[in-house]
Amino acid sequence: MLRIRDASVTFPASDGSSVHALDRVSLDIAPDSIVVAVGASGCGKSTLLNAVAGFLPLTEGSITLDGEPVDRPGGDRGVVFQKDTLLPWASVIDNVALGLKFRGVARKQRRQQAQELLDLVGLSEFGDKPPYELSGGMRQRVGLARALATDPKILLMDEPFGALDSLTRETMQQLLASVWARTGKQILFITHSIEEALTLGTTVVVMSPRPGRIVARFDADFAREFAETGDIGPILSDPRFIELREEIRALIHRPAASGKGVLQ
Ligand SMILES: Nc1ncnc2c1ncn2[C@@H]1O[C@H](COP(=O)(O)OP(=O)(O)OP(=O)(O)O)[C@@H](O)[C@H]1O
Repeated sequence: MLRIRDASVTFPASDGSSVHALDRVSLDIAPDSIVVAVGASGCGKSTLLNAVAGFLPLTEGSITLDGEPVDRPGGDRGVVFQKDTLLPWASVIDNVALGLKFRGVARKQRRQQAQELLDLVGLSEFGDKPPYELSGGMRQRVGLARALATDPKILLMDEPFGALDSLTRETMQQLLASVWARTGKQILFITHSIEEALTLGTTVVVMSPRPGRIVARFDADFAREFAETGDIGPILSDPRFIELREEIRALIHRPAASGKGVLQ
């Protein structure tokens, strides 16, 4: 279980003032759940994810993973960014196996584990290719496989499909849902897209900027159906989906509006 309690992050701004990027954010992410944070640009989504990743310290509050304080990066958290961070000179399989290499896993074993992950993300035949021969969607699959390689407790995904065309994005959403259903990983996922949030999230938290806060949270139950069917069409036209989508849209455009799920 990941527990975020009253997490605040303040950055010094160049004009001498300060930016409250995160303001007293509290959030739990239980095993087997996907929590999606959605909100307009600048509402603190990446700051939240970077704090959980251990890339930046909280100004106040605490983050724990299974009771252990999170204050630095660690193999118990796998991170996937919008822009892939693959090593261009290493083969796909060596990129996936990188974290295992750092852990001292023997070459044969780490290649075997990396191959299993490439199978999981549908890239069985691409292990020996260099990353630059892969499409953007394929590189994000490699990134997902690499994030899973150390068997992290939680996956942290910052707009991982944001740069992909809409068809590739849908395929990647299907892949993530099926990986989640098969591995039961807990996931923190950041997006601008309300539809993506509702399709993938078991919980959707809506954030508002200045200061970055959670203004509402919703339980959603479309992710399991999506993982089982891989078909987004019926979900997008489900009246409950449409109702939630419009409610979240209204909150993002008018964060102070009241409505179901609103916290403050
Ligand atoms: N290193 C920094 N120094 C100063 N201000 C920062 C820094 N990083 C982020 N901020 C500010 O903190 C606020 C939250 O930024 P953050 O990147 O977390 O938002 P976001 O919701 O992820 O935005 P986007 O969706 O555009 O990526 C913004 O006002 C941003 O300008």
